[in-house]
Amino acid sequence: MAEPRFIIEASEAKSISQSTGLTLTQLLPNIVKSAQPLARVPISKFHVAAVGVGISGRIFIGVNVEFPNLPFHHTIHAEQFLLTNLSQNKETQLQYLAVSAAPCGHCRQFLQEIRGASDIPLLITNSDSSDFTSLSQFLSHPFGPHDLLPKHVPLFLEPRHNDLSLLDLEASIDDSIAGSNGYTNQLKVAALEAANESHAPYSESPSGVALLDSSGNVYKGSYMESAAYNPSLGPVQAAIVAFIAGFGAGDGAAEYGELVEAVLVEKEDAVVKQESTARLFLSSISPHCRFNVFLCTSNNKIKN
Ligand SMILES: O=c1ccn([C@H]2C[C@H](O)[C@@H](CO)O2)c(=O)[nH]1
Ligand SMILES: [Zn+2]
Repeated sequence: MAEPRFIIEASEAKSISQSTGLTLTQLLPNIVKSAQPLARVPISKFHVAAVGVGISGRIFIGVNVEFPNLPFHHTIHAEQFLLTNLSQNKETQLQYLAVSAAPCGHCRQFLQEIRGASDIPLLITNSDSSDFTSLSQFLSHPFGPHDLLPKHVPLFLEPRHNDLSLLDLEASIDDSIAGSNGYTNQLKVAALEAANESHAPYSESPSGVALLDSSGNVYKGSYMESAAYNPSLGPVQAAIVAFIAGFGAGDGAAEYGELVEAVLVEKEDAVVKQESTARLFLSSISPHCRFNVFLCTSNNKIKN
């Protein structure tokens, strides 16, 4: 596997900062610039990079990903990629955000899922100013989670477990079966984990996807909702973020055709269902990828 290029460890960030004499925040414009070529933009050719410094001191990278032959709403914005990357690596808060161009309205809204979003310092690297402003200056009267949810409900990046279990329990614990069935069981367990980490407080329809590549690597993605509904990110897109981030860039860059099997786990009685759109999306980007759906149920029927 190629060297991962979508996370810079805290120790590495520190040593770059020491060797260049620049503070972490002063480094961000350079990191944004070096990340822009990682964008997958066959339609727009417009490379967006979003770089975030987490509370752990790690630096995370997101880029935009476009999918020819599919409607635009399948697109992954750089900021969505970044937030997914933070969440997949258990980063619990975003300290600073730098983006190559001003975030679009959809991303300003999506970012509201983080607690305290309005105060996140934001730097636009293609602007004349090298000063951070706060996200609230880009979205001054935000609609967000506080309009719909009680305060105690975990927001995005905050630890959550949706307390889901698969309906066919036997298959889920038997991973001793050889061959592709063994992989399916492994994927099923991974997709259930992803569904348990899904941020879907608005529909209470969490879901997760696990993808398998031809080398046997598994990539997980959790569905992530927005209070404004439409900017939500589907579980297959989230798993594609893990796939792209896991592979890095250059010669070893992830090719969707290498995906051989996918498992979606979603609730039996979900009001928001992913199956048909996930099937359509996968059949477009990787026509030979097998797709399986398994249903789960919430152990806590009152609230998950
Ligand atoms: O905030 C933004 C605005 C646009 N884009 C992407 C979406 C699409 O791929 C391209 C052109 O809009 O730029 C982002 O990633 N973030
Ligand atoms: Zn956007």
